[in-house]
Amino acid sequence: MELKNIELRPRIVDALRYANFETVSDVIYHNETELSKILNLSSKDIKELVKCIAQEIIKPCPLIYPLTNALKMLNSGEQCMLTTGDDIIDKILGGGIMSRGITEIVGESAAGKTQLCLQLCLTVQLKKELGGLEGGAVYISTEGNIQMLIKRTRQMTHAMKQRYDDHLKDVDLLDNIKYITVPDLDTQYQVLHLQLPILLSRSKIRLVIIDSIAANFRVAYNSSNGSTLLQRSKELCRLGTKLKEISDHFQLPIVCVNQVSDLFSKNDIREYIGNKDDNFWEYDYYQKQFLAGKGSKIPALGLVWSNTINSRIMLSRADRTLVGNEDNNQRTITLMMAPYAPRRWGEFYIDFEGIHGKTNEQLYY
Ligand SMILES: Nc1ncnc2c1ncn2[C@@H]1O[C@H](COP(=O)(O)OP(=O)(O)OP(=O)(O)O)[C@@H](O)[C@H]1O
Repeated sequence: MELKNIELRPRIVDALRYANFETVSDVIYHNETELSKILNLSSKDIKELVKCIAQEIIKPCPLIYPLTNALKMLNSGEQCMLTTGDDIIDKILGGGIMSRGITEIVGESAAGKTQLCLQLCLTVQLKKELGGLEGGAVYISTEGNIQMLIKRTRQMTHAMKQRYDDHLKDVDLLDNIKYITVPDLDTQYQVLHLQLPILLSRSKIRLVIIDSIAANFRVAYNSSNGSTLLQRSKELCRLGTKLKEISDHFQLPIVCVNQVSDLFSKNDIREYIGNKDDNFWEYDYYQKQFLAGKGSKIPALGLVWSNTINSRIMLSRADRTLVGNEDNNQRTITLMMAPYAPRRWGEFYIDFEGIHGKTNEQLYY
């Protein structure tokens, strides 16, 4: 970056010109004492020069949005977490889900991902003192099963109304959830870039759900239609950046549902995780699960997408093919990674009212 693009006092500009300093790099490779000598300026002027350059360089960039958010939120005393509506699950997740950034909910079919998302669409409408964010939700679905989603949300609404009777008396919980279907990647792009920002700026939406993030990608980018992994990675990065921009601009959490792929060998772990030394905890987790014969699944979309999200919650179901497990409604929820809490897990079940924690949180070793 050229120094002439930074607004500085005339005497500092003159000193820089005199010393033939043209770019930011000319300045930042020297310490303050050296700069004071070379530029023949007072230490106050040097401090001002350094501060102006730092402000230009450290402009919020999409990839560090969560960081800038954390600072902003800390300073403004904003609500940091959105409750799931269940105390035990909240405890496992370190308070609920982050009220900014991208949270991924990943798991096998029928693990309860949609149930958890629908529950969040209801809890987001609660007052802040009850763990909500006092707004509605947008549910972007790739599957076009809107009627089923509405039916299930209506079921859960009864329990919510009973539990928070006084607070939700005048709130039409169903009316505050907007459902959008995105059957293909083009429609998804249109919705995220055009329709959603307009909707968010016109209504009091405090939560965006995308169920699922992988579905359209898996169809549009597969080896049979000639698309490359590189194209897919670029598109995933673009999507992640867009979602972070939306989250930061409208100050809301984005929850993405993701599917899992099967792990057939230890090599698949290496392919997914990359270098073991760089991602030791991830590698260790999947290897232990794989060796124990229980977790032969990894999140879809690979490492590029994993690096885009801010936290990951994994849901899984007890294996029903095992004797004794046939009617088992037993499921586990694991906070796989988050910037605010260690990895931990607990059991949960689903009933008419929604999802409920069964056991207190346990740390994963
Ligand atoms: N009213 C209910 N009472 C009890 N359990 C229910 C109820 N509604 C749904 N479930 C449970 O939730 C499961 C479906 O969960 P959900 O739709 O969230 O799965 P999912 O992880 O989103 O799966 P997929 O990826 O296939 O969409 C059902 O198999 C059922 O066990």
